[in-house]
Amino acid sequence: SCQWGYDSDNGPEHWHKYYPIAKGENQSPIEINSKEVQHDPSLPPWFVGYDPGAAKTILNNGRTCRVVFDDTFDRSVLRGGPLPGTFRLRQFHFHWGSSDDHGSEHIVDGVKYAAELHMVHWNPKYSNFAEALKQADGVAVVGVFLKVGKTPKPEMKRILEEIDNIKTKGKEAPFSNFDPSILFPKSRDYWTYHGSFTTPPCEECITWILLREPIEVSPDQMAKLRSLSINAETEPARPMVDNWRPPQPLKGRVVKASFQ
Ligand SMILES: C[C@@H](CNC(=O)c1ccc(S(N)(=O)=O)cc1)Cn1ccc2ccccc21
Ligand SMILES: [Zn+2]
Repeated sequence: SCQWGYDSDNGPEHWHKYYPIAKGENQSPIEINSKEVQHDPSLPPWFVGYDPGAAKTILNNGRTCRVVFDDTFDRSVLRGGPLPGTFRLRQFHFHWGSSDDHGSEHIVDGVKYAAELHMVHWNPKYSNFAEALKQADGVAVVGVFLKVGKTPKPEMKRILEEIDNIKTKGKEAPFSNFDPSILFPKSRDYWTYHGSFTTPPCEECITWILLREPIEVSPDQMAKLRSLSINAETEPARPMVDNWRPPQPLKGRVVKASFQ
């Protein structure tokens, strides 16, 4: 089967061979160009109601570090903004670079951030996530940029402390009592557009809500993320870095901004 990845022989330039939609009209990520963004004053604010008890496990799936939540009922939800109704939080994960000057998937006015956090939610009007990812309004992802500064983000500590227990592919550890909304920046300002998963199967099912204000992390915190490996314990060590897809063609899509 196709083991997609981020190497020269299985990376983003190859994905379309198994997932033709990767060359579709609504692919993510994209470059945000402030001059072409449309301010939409009618865009409402977005809200989350996350239950810390819904957090279950943290895992290394060989491509990212992912925290998984109980999404069997409306326990941790996202609503408002551009969304029709409430969406259930399923997981969050990160994308990052091999150095602090790049690593985010979305790029804002030419600025690449060191990393990007994705909080993945799905529309419970569909029976399950696998169904939802086949629908244009099936999934909503809140994206948060991580910028490197002097001060570490204390709210990242819990996640980064677990890294040592999930160093290699397939490792997972219990991760409970965590409300991911503590990772949000102060401002709720956002851009929104219709796009896709930034990894295979690249389905065009995502309403993206990208927060304008980055959160700050420290160089050591970034180094901790980069200490993850993509290999299994029994294989030669290969660092988990540069797990980001480059920007995809906008193809006439309009990016809306909730702010002036
Ligand atoms: C949806 C995949 C699992 N992937 C995701 O859930 C997912 C979520 C968010 C993003 S991002 N980076 O855009 O926020 C990317 C991927 C499972 N799955 C279901 C069918 C399927 C077919 C092939 C491969 C994997 C498959
Ligand atoms: Zn992602």
